[in-house]
Amino acid sequence: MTTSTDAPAAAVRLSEVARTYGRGPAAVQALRTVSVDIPDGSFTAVMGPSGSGKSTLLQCAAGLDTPTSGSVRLGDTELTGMDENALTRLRRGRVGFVFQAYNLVPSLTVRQNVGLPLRLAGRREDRARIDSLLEKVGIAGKGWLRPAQLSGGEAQRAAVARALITAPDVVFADEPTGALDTVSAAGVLELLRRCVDDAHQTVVMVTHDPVAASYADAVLLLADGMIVDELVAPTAARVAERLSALGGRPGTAGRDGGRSR
Ligand SMILES: Nc1ncnc2c1ncn2[C@@H]1O[C@H](COP(=O)(O)OP(=O)(O)OP(=O)(O)O)[C@@H](O)[C@H]1O
Repeated sequence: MTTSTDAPAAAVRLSEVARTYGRGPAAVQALRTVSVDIPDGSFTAVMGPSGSGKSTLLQCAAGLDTPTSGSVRLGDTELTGMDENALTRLRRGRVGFVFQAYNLVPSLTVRQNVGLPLRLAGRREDRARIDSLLEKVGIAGKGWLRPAQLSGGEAQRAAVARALITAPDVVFADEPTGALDTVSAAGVLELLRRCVDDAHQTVVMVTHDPVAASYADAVLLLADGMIVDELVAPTAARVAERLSALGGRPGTAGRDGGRSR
């Protein structure tokens, strides 16, 4: 992680991004001048107390929300000023999303869900790629089931496969393990880690869980709409300690189950 004045390859660059919701006395400054470079091929966790602006940061970085001021770049592409059609194309082609609630389409099979981003992007269904992704995320035998027939961990693995189908530059994950038990969560976090280590993709993940954050290369700590700290090569214990100093919910702070690095 570097400040945006340096110039290594950045998968995502936020420059003086601010996001205010509402107007007048009721206005909420969700982000106040956030500047950060997220390096290509890195795994970054975003943490901070509830309401500190984590999801807003993720949504602005992913082109799902438009900053009130400042600029967002994905690789060489400046998002600021793009119209909604161009943003939609960019999101469909170059960005993958994983959400806490999986967001799979209940009426479609797992295979159809995984292939959906290709169809939405007007691309040919690539059966071999769907098969290989189902294999990669460990649910090769579940492709013909509907989402309701999957466990939470399997559903999130399917959601990760769907996020990867277009081979996106960046995968954005908002609390991807928030609804999972410890073992399923570890499986999903290993998958995200492998996206970075094996496929050189970039992962940006919002989490409340210090153990989840310990899978990342670096943790950005937000408070009151600003980045107030960054931990490199984080352990769960260090993250929990730093988070509780900020007044955040320590999550699984008692156990240092993170990867020792
Ligand atoms: N669409 C919106 N309209 C008005 N206010 C919003 C909107 N979205 C977020 N906010 C406000 O912006 C602030 C930051 O919200 P955000 O969801 O980014 O925080 P967060 O750190 O992700 O919180 P949590 O951990 O509770 O999910 C909060 O005060 C929130 O109420």
